[in-house]
Amino acid sequence: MSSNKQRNQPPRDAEAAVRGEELFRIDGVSKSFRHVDALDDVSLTVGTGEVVGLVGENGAGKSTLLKILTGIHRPDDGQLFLDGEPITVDGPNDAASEGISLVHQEQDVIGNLTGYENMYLGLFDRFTTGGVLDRRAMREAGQEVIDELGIDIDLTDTVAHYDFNERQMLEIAKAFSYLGDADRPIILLDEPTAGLEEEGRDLLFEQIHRLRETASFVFVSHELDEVLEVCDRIYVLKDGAVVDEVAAADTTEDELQRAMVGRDASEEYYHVSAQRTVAGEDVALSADGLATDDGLADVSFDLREGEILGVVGVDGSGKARLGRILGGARAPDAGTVSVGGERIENPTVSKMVDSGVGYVPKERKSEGLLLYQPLRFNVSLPSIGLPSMRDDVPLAGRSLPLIDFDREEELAERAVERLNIKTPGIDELVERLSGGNQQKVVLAKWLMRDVSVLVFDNVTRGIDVGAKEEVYRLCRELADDGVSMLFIGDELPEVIGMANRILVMKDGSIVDVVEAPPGDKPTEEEIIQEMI
Ligand SMILES: Nc1ncnc2c1ncn2[C@@H]1O[C@H](COP(=O)(O)OP(=O)(O)OP(=O)(O)O)[C@@H](O)[C@H]1O
Repeated sequence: MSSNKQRNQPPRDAEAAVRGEELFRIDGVSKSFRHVDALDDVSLTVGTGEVVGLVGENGAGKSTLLKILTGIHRPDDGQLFLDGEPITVDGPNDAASEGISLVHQEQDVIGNLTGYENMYLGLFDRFTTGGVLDRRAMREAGQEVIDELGIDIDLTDTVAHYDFNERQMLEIAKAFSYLGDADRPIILLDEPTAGLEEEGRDLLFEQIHRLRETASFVFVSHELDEVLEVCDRIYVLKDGAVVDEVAAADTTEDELQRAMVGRDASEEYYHVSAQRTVAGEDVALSADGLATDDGLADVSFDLREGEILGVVGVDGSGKARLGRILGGARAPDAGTVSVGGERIENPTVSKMVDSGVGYVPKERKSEGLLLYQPLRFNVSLPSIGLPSMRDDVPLAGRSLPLIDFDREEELAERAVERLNIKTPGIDELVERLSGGNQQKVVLAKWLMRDVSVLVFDNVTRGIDVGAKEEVYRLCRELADDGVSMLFIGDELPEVIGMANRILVMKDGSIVDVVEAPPGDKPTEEEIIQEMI
C-alpha cells in the first residue's frame, strides 16, 4: 500500500479493480463547512454487487461523503455519476428514487411514532391515495421488509419502547424499505455495527452476503476486522482526502491502521502490562441486591479502588440497565448502591455525580451531550459546581458565585489536546463535530473532573483505532490513580483486554465472575459460553 497523499488518482493495482461493472462514481468531490475542509477532491467508484469499505480517523470525512451521496449535503465541487450518467441528488427521497439509501450512524428515529411509521417517515405519499393514508398497507409493507431481513421487532410498538439494538435494527430495515423496487440498490452503512449486539451484527453481515448479487454497499466502520471481512475494496480517507485504495484480500488491519493514522498499532493495544492488582484495595462502589421490575434480579458485586470491572452479556442480559442504575439515570426497584461506604438513597444523576460517579452512556446524543452547546460548555458541565470552577465576585457585600471562564477555557483546551479532539476550536457546537469526536467530548467531561468511579457503557463506540488506544492508556492511568471503572461492553476482546475481572450477565442476573489477570486472560470462547 502506498501512504502518500495522492489526489484524484488513488493508487490502483490489478487486485484493487472494481468488482462487477462500475455502477456509481464520485469525481473530485469537495465540501467545506465554515472553517473545516471536510472533503477535498475525493473520487471513488462502486461496482455492481460490490462492498466498498471506507475507513479513516474520526473527522476524516466519511459521514460527510455519505451525506453528499444521499443529498443531505450539497458538494461545493465535483460530480456524482450513476451508470455513467451525471446525477444530482437533492435529498434522501431523491436519493431513494435513484436506489441510494443510508443507514445513519446515529439513530434517526422519532420516539412517539411506531416502528413502521418511522420506517416510512418522509415516504408516506407512497401509501396515500386521495389524501388518505393507508396505515395497514404501510404496516404490512414494513412487516414484509423485516420478515425478509429476518429482523424480529414489533413494528406496531412506539419506538420509545425499543432498546438500542432494536432501534439500530429498525435503522437498517429503514434503509432497505426506502429502496422500494430499485433493481440495483446502493446501500450506505455508516458505522452500522457500532454498539450493535453480536446477533444483530451477524444478521447484518448475512444480509450483505445475501443481497450482494444485486445490491452494492458502502460500509463505514472503525472495526477494521469487520471491514476486512465484508468488503471487496477499501478506501482510506485522511483529512478529507483519499490516501489509499486497496483490495481487502491484499491488506491487513495493521496496514490499514498505518494508512489511517500514520503509525502502527501498539504491541500493547490494551496496555495489559500496566494492569494493576487490586486484591487488597478498598471497595469503591458496591451494589447489593439490585433489581428492577423488568427483570434485573439480585445483582450484587464490589468494585475495588483502581479496578476495571468488565460487564458482558447478550442483548437483554441486563448490562445496560445496570449501567443506567449506577449512573443514576434509572432508579432500581430494589437493592442499594454504596459509594465509598456511603449508601446512596434513591440514586439520581446528580447524587451519583456528587458522590464521585461519572457515567458515559451508550446513547451519547440523547444522554451524554448538549448538542447545541459549545464543546467548552459540554466539557466543563460536570465540573461547574466544583469550588475550583468558581469565580466568586463581591457584590453588595455578598459573594456572587460565577463560573470561572478562564478555568473553563483551560479545561476545554486540555481536553481537546489530551484526547486529540478534532475541532476548529473549543467554541464549536458539539453538533458539528464528527460522531467519534462527540464521543471523545462525552469522555472528556468526566476525565476533566475528579471522579472516583466511572461507569462506561461502550466507551469507545465510534472512536477510531488510534484514539481507542489512547483511551485505553488513559483508563490505565486513571486506574493507577485509584479511579475504578465499570467497563460495560459489546466488544469482547476490548473488555477482556481491559478488565481485571468480568461479570457475565444473563437474563438479568450475574451468572459468572471471570478473573482476567495479565498473562491469564480468558478467551472470547470461554466468555461466550457463559453468556448464552
Ligand atoms: N454540519 C457541519 N458543520 C460544521 N462542521 C462539520 C459539519 N459536519 C461535519 N463537519 C466537520 O467535518 C469534518 C468531517 O466530519 P465527518 O463527520 O464526515 O467525519 P467522519 O470521518 O465521519 O468521523 P467519525 O469517524 O468520527 O464519525 C469534521 O471536522 C467535522 O467536525
